Order: sequence, then C-alpha cells, then structure tokens
Amino acid sequence: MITVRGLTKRYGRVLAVDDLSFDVEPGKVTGFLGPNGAGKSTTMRAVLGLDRPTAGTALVGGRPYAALGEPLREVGALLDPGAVHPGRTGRAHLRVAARTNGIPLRRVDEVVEQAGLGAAAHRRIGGYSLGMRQRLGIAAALLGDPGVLLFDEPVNGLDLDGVRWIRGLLRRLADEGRTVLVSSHLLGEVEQTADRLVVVGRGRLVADTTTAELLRGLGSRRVRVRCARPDLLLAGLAARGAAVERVDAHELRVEGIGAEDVGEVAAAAGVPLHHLSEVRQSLEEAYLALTAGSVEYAGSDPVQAGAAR
Ligand SMILES: Nc1ncnc2c1ncn2[C@@H]1O[C@H](COP(=O)(O)OP(=O)(O)OP(=O)(O)O)[C@@H](O)[C@H]1O
Repeated sequence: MITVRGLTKRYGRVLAVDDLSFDVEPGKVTGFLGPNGAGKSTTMRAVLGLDRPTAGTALVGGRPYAALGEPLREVGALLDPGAVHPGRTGRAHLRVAARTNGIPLRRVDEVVEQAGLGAAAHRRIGGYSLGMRQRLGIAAALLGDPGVLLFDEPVNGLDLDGVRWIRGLLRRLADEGRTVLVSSHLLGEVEQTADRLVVVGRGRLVADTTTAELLRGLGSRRVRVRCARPDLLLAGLAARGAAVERVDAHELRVEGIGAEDVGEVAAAAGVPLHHLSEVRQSLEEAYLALTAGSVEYAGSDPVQAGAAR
C-alpha cells in the first residue's frame, strides 16, 4: 500500500507537486496519468525517498522509505533505465545489486527469466536495445521480490511486443497481490491494464477513480447533424441544454445531448434531417481536456502537443 497525503514539492519557483493525496492499493494496477511535467516522477521519487517533500508525506506500508528495514525487499522501482554501468553484463549488474542488498544470488536467475532477458543477460549493457534496458530495469525492480512496485513510463520506446509483455507482467504482479503503480502520459497506454487511475495535472489531483468510471465520464457524446436549415434547430437544442457549434451552413456539432434528442428537436421544428450521427469523443482528447490548463509544455495545438510525446 502506498499512501500519499498532502504531498507538496517545490523546486525553487516551480511547484512540481501541489498538495497531492491518494492511495495505491494492493492487488490492483493503478495507472498514474498526467501530461509531461505534471509531477508524476517527482511523486514517485518522493515515495522512494529520493526527493524530500516540501510538505506532506509519501509512505510505503505506513512508513517513509528511509524507515524501511530492507527497502529492496519491500519496494521495487523502474525509474530511469539508462542509469546502469554500460560495461557490465546484465547478469553482473543484477548480481551486484543482489549482493549489496543481501538478496540471495539465485534471485538473479529468477528475475532474468521473469523479465525475459534470456541470452542478453550475458551481454554487456552498453549494447542493449531500449527494450532490453527496460527489461533489465524491471528485473532489478523485481530482485527483492517486493510487495510494492513503481514503474515510471515503462512502455516508453517499446515495440508492440514489449508493450504487450509489460501489460501482462503488471497484471500478473497485481494478481499476486502486489501494489503496482505505473505512470504514463497517455491514457491509451494504461486504460487496458489499470484497474484504477490517479490523474494529475500541474501537480494537483484531477481524478482518482476506477478506469471504467473515468472512461465513462470521459466518453461524452457528440452529435453531427446536417440539414438545410440548421438555424431552425438552435432554440430547441439550447432548450435541452446542448452546446452547439456551427460547422458550416448546413452542419452543426452538438455536445451534451444524444442523437435521439437532436432528432426529436428536429421533428418538433419540422426540419428534415440529411444526416444524424453520434461521434464518440476520442478518449485521449477527452483526457487531455480533463488536464487542460495543466499541460506545461503545450504547443499551439494542445491535442498534438500531448499526443506527440
Ligand atoms: N530536480 C528538479 N529541479 C527543478 N525542477 C524539477 C526537478 N524535477 C522536476 N522538476 C520540475 O517539476 C515539474 C514536474 O516534473 P516531473 O518530472 O515530476 O513531471 P512528470 O509528470 O513526471 O513529467 P514527465 O512525464 O515529463 O516525466 C516539472 O515542471 C519539472 O520541470
């Protein structure tokens, strides 16, 4: 269990994390979602005792990381897969980590197997692909067989096979009863795996709910309607509380009500419709809207700025 309460971290003038509170429960995959710069890594670093909070607490099993007797046996983390000695083999790297943390060396073979490192474990890390580095980082996180695992953007740069593999691994780890927190800046990366989602924007909590609930809330309906006289529909649509955008002389985009309602408005107004369809708003777009105003490095087109990374 991870408990974050009133967590605040300030770097000079930057408020990276702002009074953040949430729990990460065992037996579930919790997605930690937010645009670049939202404060996800800073929060994870606080949980791991790598960053001292300006205020508030980030606890593992009710204790700060520094108070854990054998931290690697309690918490495993994948933060920066680049931070390893390039001249060592993967196996040697894991053996050093095991030895310095009092973990039996037989665990090395187990995690090499578990992380699917295979023969690459005997090669120097300098020659690893990004995917292999990621697997090595995951092997290191699993070394102490910890009950709590944090993965910071684990699918970054992975091919489809790698992404599928990580999804399966996260699921298995949670099914074994572990607490699993996985960060991402893309909803699409975590929506299939995460049971719960903690969404942050500009260091603040935006949503903390089940994935199903968040997706339901985000999937707001949008209706496309074409007819000869859209102007005759406007009053009726407004009366039903719809937000209406004029696309061109014959087309409206309606939000907030469904196609049935638009059809009824048209019938009441005696306007024959040429086209009526519901467009499910893209979830990624809706998620970006949810964190709108919280995208630190937004370009001129906020949808693109978020999607490109
Ligand atoms: N060591 C630091 N010194 C100064 N500012 C920092 C430091 N670490 C993070 N920040 C700032 O804190 C804010 C939050 O950064 P953080 O890396 O936690 O966000 P993030 O959600 O993990 O984003 P990303 O997806 O880009 O990793 C950003 O404005 C970042 O520039």
